[in-house]
Amino acid sequence: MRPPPAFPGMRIGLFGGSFDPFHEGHRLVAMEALKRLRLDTVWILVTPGNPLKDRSGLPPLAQRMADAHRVIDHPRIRVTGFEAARGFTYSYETVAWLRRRYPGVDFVWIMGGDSLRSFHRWQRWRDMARLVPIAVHARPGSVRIAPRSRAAQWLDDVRIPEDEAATLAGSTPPAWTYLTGVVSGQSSTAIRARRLALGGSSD
Ligand SMILES: Nc1ncnc2c1ncn2[C@@H]1O[C@H](COP(=O)(O)OP(=O)(O)OP(=O)(O)O)[C@@H](O)[C@H]1O
Ligand SMILES: O=C(O)c1ccc[n+]([C@@H]2O[C@H](COP(=O)([O-])O)[C@@H](O)[C@H]2O)c1
Repeated sequence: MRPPPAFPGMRIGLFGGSFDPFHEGHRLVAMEALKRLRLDTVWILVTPGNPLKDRSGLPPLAQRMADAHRVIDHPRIRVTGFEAARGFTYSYETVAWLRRRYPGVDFVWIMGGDSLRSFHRWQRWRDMARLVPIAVHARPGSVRIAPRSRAAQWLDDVRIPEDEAATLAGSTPPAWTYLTGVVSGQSSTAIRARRLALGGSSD
């Protein structure tokens, strides 16, 4: 599996996740990023497995990709699982490889506020932030805490105001912005719990 096509000058959002399953909150984040960061496209990177989470019980990649397609069927959103095919475990590897493979493309990494809170535990997180601008979408439960997290403090000097979010793609990293406004309380954990309670399978 190859990444979707990309050409110099394109502005591409990279939205990585376990997506077990993909939900309306993910859809909101991707659509808002497309609009507010003025991106040409958003790639939904369905991960083979978050290195900080227990992966046992994670449904197959193909199933999670199909779920994502069902929820977000949009001409400018691409669902891809190329990290698994390339054997990437860490997002730093993904971004470093994409930067090498697609010079001239303006990539932006997209994450929810809860991910920013644990970003300082990601492999080579500072190097990753030096490679790609980051857009963080506020998430209920961490709206206030996320911008005070360890990584956010390290990035404090390079925060771009939300009303200038359209300048993020193409900015020299490290650079980030925090998108507030419309938020979603949806979570995959809650969906899995509901399915279990209804007697269905959790995968
Ligand atoms: N409701 C939401 N609002 C903003 N960001 C979100 C939301 N749900 C998930 N995200 C972000 O989407 C990315 C992928 O999240 P993930 O697939 O882990 O979903 P999740 O709902 O957080 O799942 P789980 O409950 O299993 O942890 C992460 O960057 C996460 O922060
Ligand atoms: O690179 C890392 O160390 C790292 C640690 C935790 C999470 N990530 C990535 O963060 C994204 C969100 O993961 P998740 O499980 O919260 O949906 C996904 O692309 C993961 O591969 C990456």
